[in-house]
Amino acid sequence: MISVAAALDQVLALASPLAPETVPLAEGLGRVLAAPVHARLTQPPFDAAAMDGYWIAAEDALPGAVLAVTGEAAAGHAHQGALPPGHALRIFTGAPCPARPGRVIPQEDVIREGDRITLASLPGAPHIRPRGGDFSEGAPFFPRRPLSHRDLGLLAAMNIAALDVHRRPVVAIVTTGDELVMPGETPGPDQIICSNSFLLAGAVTRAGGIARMLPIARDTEASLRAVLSKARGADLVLTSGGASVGDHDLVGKVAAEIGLERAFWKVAMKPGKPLMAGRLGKALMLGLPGNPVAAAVCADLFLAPLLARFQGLEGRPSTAWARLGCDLPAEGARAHYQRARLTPGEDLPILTPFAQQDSAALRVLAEADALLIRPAHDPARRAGERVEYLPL
Ligand SMILES: Nc1nc2c(c(=O)[nH]1)N[C@H]1C(S)=C(S)[C@@H](COP(=O)(O)OP(=O)(O)OC[C@H]3O[C@@H](n4cnc5c(N)ncnc54)[C@H](O)[C@@H]3O)O[C@H]1N2
Ligand code: MOO
Repeated sequence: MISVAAALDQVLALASPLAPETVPLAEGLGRVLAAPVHARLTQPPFDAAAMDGYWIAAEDALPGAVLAVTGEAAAGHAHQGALPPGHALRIFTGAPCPARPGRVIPQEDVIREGDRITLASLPGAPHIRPRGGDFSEGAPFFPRRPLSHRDLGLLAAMNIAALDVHRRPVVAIVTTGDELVMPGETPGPDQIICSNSFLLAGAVTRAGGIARMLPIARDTEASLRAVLSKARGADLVLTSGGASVGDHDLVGKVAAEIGLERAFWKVAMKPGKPLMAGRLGKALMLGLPGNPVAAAVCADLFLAPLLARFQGLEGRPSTAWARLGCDLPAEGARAHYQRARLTPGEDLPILTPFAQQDSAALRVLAEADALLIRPAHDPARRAGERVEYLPL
């Protein structure tokens, strides 16, 4: 058995960022830029009015000044022509201001009578957004994270209509077991519903991958081989179940026969011990345990970082700190990832693990906000101690 840290290093070392592809800006959400982009223009491209009101020249900005209103500038319609001293330009938010020192007086701050305005008081802020105040042409943008809707807004403003992003990894999901039927089917008396395919497909999509859910493989070498052959073309073959030491746990054997170069099998963690990883032809393979919580924990600890790496990101999960909500006994030789709930605390949030930590219990998993990380051989802990966790 290797440590979780060593296993993650080995998983990440297997993968390289996938080649870039070009997508329209509208399809950029959640994608990762493959190279820096540069603003194609300056924003704002001119000094722009930030209020509806009157633009006045700097020398006319005196309390009580009376100015003649001449002309108009609106968003998309610059004022053409001269504006003599002692004149104010009617202006609306977003309009270009005249190219000389001045300010915009909000219309609420003047008294207007006919074509004249009287400045009520000495103006405060100039209410002008200066040219380039947001960004200048050529400004680089290269966030090392999946693009958010806010990023898409910025990229649009930069006049970037298409993006070079890393290709999304295609993940073939293979679940195994004679006991499994799909949701909606009627299980036999000795059968259960396949939950892992759905849990894992969700984890793949959330991490920016494309999930390809293959049919359930039965517990025979022929069935497993047949389903694995359908995974061709995937960047990652993600199996669940059949990873342990039972007579019907065939994944390691069949994968080896079809060419798996295994990097490791078995990690000192709970749940998730029988995890395996390696190279399978042009693809990678991650063999998760069948217990649903073990599969879920391995997805958070290894699958998500691997998919991030495929998309050019560093990928290591970021942990946080909390105060323990209860006393806990010492741990054994495996790091223990306990399903837990966060509540507000004083300096740090309070993290309380659920009493039930069965690696098949999906209800507690669904209710958890966090995985409390108990390192291997962690001594007994008291309520109030600082503990590390992985937010879910
Ligand atoms: N003698 C030993 N037995 C076991 C060991 C061990 O070290 N020695 N390890 C245990 C641990 S830890 C785990 S985790 C499991 C993992 O076993 P497998 O990966 O071989 O998984 P299966 O045996 O196929 O299934 C385990 C469990 O999970 C259920 N399952 C499987 N697939 C799904 C699915 N798609 N959806 C829902 N539930 C699923 C399956 O019915 C079993 O109940 O091995 C322990 N045994
Ligand atoms: O690692 Mo097996 O991880 O339940 O429960």
